[in-house]
Amino acid sequence: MRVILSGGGTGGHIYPAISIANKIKEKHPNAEILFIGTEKGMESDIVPKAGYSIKFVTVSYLKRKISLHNIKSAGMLFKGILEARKIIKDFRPDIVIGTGGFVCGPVVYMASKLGIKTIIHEQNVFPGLTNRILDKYVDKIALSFKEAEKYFKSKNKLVVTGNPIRGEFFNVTEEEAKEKYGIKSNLPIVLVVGGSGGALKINNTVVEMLKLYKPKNFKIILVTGKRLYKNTTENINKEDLANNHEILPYINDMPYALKACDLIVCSAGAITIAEVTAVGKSAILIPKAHTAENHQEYNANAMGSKGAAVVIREDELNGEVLNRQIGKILNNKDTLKSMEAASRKEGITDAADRIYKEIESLLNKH
Ligand SMILES: CC(=O)N[C@H]1[C@@H](OP(=O)(O)OP(=O)(O)OC[C@H]2O[C@@H](n3ccc(=O)[nH]c3=O)[C@H](O)[C@@H]2O)O[C@H](CO)[C@@H](O)[C@@H]1O
Repeated sequence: MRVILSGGGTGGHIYPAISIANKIKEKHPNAEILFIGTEKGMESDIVPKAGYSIKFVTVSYLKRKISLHNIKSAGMLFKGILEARKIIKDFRPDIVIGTGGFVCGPVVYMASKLGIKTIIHEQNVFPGLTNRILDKYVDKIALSFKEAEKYFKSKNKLVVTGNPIRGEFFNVTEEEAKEKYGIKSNLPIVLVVGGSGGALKINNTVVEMLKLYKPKNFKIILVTGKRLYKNTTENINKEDLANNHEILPYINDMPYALKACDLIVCSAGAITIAEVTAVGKSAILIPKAHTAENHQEYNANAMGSKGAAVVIREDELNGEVLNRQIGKILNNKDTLKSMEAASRKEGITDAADRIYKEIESLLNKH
């Protein structure tokens, strides 16, 4: 079995591609797998570390308005298409899988033109531009949220598979998680995380809340993101962190941290939501403002409308609002339980298997 995977730019597009590659390797240890990305994207670092080969093509992002930049980009896109064509022809894949980001545009498009089977995977409720363009060229479209169906035209190609996440999320128990985090008291734990890079607005709001209220009924673990750690900790002193509140730059063992908490306050990235629902935790979702086409708000609202999360927009967020919302959820066991149940109901725990099944059925189709 020969497979090309392409997706890039941010971790949100790359990690699902790696999970799919791992699943293929588990089922077919002899499978030949090649990634195609860009040299500038995070994939050039992450993919080799995950043990896979990667080749690069030229792409440039398109601005959403007509501009000189876009004329240049169109030229680079043409170059990228020719480069992708050469790599695909040399590698001769049985299937090409795209997981979003501009780079998978030329790769998946060219594969479909060469008559090779193609699948794209969309992580968000509101699909990215590249996947919306690829809609008509591909054989299958794997969705993470049912709510994404309405944004694709080729209804017969759609299948809801969920977002593949790390296996550890299913193997850790709450007891093991609390032990690892050294949590001995019965105080509820509120984990606060603004996605892989952290979120400035969330960090500043938690600092404001700790200073104003010095909460004693719950313990905060704030994960700032590496880039924002110094700035966040500079704004806070020891008294504000009384009651064992903690501030960390990054968490490498997210499955443990998530299992250990009673409530998560987080931005509305698709992978975070997949992880939160997979373990059935209640959430306060704060969609990051200024993400591409405001896609985090669509993710958050999908959870909010099902009672799995409370949604607070960044422009409505402050220390008082956050403190009140946390209290409202934690002080009412019924609210907490019903949010957890709604969250668990949305969780898809076998996403990689579901995607693999689609790959297999496409390959067996003549
Ligand atoms: C700013 C932005 O545009 N972000 C997008 C990016 O996600 P981005 O990578 O920002 O965020 P996600 O929330 O989707 O995923 C974050 C991942 O990082 C992990 N993590 C995070 C913090 C930490 O300390 N340790 C840790 O391991 C989480 O467990 C999770 O696996 O791609 C996603 C999928 O296309 C989109 O839905 C997001 O909107």
